This record gives sequence, C-alpha cells and structure tokens, in this order.
Amino acid sequence: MTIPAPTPGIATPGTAVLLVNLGTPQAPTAAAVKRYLGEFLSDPFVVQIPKLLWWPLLHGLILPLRAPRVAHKYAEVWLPEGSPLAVHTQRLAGALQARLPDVAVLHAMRYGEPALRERLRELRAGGVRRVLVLPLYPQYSMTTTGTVADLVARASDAPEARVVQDYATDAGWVEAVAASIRAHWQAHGRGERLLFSFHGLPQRLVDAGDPYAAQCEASVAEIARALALAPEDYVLAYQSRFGRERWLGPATDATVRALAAAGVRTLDVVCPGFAADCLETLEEIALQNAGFFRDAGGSALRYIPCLNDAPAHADALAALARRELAAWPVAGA
Ligand SMILES: C=CC1=C(C)c2cc3[nH]c(cc4nc(cc5[nH]c(cc1n2)c(C)c5CCC(=O)O)C(CCC(=O)O)=C4C)c(C)c3C=C
Ligand SMILES: [Fe+2]
Ligand SMILES: [Fe+2]
Repeated sequence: MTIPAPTPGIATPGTAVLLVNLGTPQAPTAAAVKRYLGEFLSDPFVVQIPKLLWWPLLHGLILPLRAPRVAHKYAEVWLPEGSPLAVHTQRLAGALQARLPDVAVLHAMRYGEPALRERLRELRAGGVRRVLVLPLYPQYSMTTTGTVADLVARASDAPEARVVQDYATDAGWVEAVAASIRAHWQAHGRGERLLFSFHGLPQRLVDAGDPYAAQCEASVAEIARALALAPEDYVLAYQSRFGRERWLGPATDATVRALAAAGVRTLDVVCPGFAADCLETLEEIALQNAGFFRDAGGSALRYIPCLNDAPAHADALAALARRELAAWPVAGA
C-alpha cells in the first residue's frame, strides 16, 4: 500500500478514500466459489436464518450443489486479469486516485480479498487518520451498505471512519448512467424498450423497512427524467433471486419473456444498481436473459455495460468524495 505524501489541498494529510465492493471468488473453480460464497452467505446481514438451522443447510447442501454450477458460470465471463468485479473495481479505484491526488484511494471487498477488515488495519498502521468508506452500492440495503457499515463500526484498529450511505439520486452519478445509455443508443440504435434491472432482495426485508426498493425506484425516475423517457418507454425489474421465499418483483426473467411475448423485438437492458460488471450482469443478463428473450420470440437483448472505470463514473464518485470530505470537520482544526 502506498499512501501519497501530504500535500495542501482539499483534504488533510492522512486521509484515505476506500471503495468497497461485495467480493468475488479468486478463481472460477468450485473450491474458490465455495470459499467465497461460504463467507458471503454466512453473514447474518445477508441471510437471517438462525445459525443452527442455516449452517448444516449451507455447508451440507447449498455450497456443494451450487459451487460447481456457479464456477462454470464464472468461467464464461472470467477476464485474463481475473474476476470482472475485481478487475473493474480495482481500475475504478485507480481512476479515482488520478482525480484525488491529495488522498490515498484504495479498494476492498466485504467478502474475500482484499479484505475490508485488513485494509482498515493497514490504513491505520500506514498513518491514515481518517477514511471515507464509499460502498459501491448506489442504493442502500442493510444486506450491502449496512453490513459494510457494521464491519467498519466494529473495527477497533481502524482510522476514524465515515461511510457513504447511498448515492441513488446523486446528480453526477445519474448523468453518468444516462450518458452511458445515450452512448449505447448512438452506437446500436435505440431499442423498442429500456429495462432497468436491479439485484433483488427478499420482500420480507423491504416490508421490515429496508429502503432499497424505494431508492431503486428513485434512481430510475431520475435517469428516466435525464433521458426524457415517457412511462411506456421503460420498465423496472429485479434479478438474481436466491432461495425460495418471495423476493421483490417483478422478476427480470419473467419481464424479459413477457416483453418478447408482447411483441417487443429489441430490448435494451441497463443495471444501475451495479457499479461494476460482474457475474450478475455479464452472465445472468447478457447471456442467460438474452437467451430467454430470444426463446420467447425477441430478436436482440442489448446489454448496456456498467459504468466500471468510465471517466464519467470516476468524475461523479470523485466529486461525491470531495463533498463528503469537505463536510467532515477535522478535530482541532
Ligand atoms: C440472500 C441472498 C442474497 C442477497 C440478499 C443479496 C443481495 C444483494 N447482492 C448484491 C450484489 C451482488 N450479488 C452478487 C452475487 C450473489 N448474490 C447472492 C445472494 C444474495 N445477494 C449470491 C448467492 C451471489 C453469487 C452468485 C450465485 O451464487 O448466484 C454479485 C456478483 C458477485 C461476483 O462475483 O460477480 C453482486 C455484485 C446487491 C446489490 C444486493 C442487495 C441489494
Ligand atoms: Fe447478491
Ligand atoms: Fe445470479
């Protein structure tokens, strides 16, 4: 880890910005997926089943059955440099560092490597006194941002920390997403319909007060406004259901099939809940759901990539970080 020498500027010396993403396996193999999913699905913020019931089910049934199947899917989207989620997250941190020369910009993962817990320890040991933690989830959920904030709050040997809660309607981020959609239309022509697909969540959590669904709706409303879309131009759906209980709806796969059955031939899909392309976008949307659409009579599902390390994305997040740091009073200053 290199921490830049203190220079006068927007931030006090000893300040860092830490981008945090979910995490991903180290390799597209069943063993690596088992290790990663084991940690992820053992987090009580993600799965709320009592440990005594969940543990045997997870380790006896779910991981042995799911890991080989999911490893095969990872292999289909794996990049020469590694897992797409890891590669794009690391590149985004680099792009942010170039825009914030006065602070150290690093990335970490909530599950797997580089571990958030370890990063916080390293920052403190490296002389960083304040860290702005920026979870790469535009919309807040207790299962994502919530568990990052919980780990940060419990980390005793960490710098003083602030956690960005969400940026679902941040003007810079909204414009970056809208610009990526415009660029896609420019390159490929405009599809008959635009589908906004977000990662799903158990309905039970939304009913208990998780603001995630409301924030997804707010993001869509702002992006639609930026693009001057009419209500009939677009739809919102939720993907990646896991387990048997009811999840937020409508489901992306059912929506894609219904649109094709209703006569839509070209469908554009964007996933504004994901900062970086990953298994859920590159495999589930661009491969699997594209197949569902064709099988139901559609001609082409055209996937619009995540913002990844696009300049407009890095600009928006750098501006967000600058604002957060400027609003953070320095003790004794
Ligand atoms: C109870 C299960 C899950 C909840 C709740 C959940 C919420 C949630 N997840 C993301 C973002 C990502 N999830 C990803 C993969 C993934 N998610 C789950 C389960 C839950 N997610 C599983 C089991 C998996 C692994 C893949 C699989 O086995 O199907 C990823 C991709 C990771 C990668 O390596 O590419 C992301 C990103 C959000 C935003 C969210 C709540 C809003
Ligand atoms: Fe997930
Ligand atoms: Fe999935």
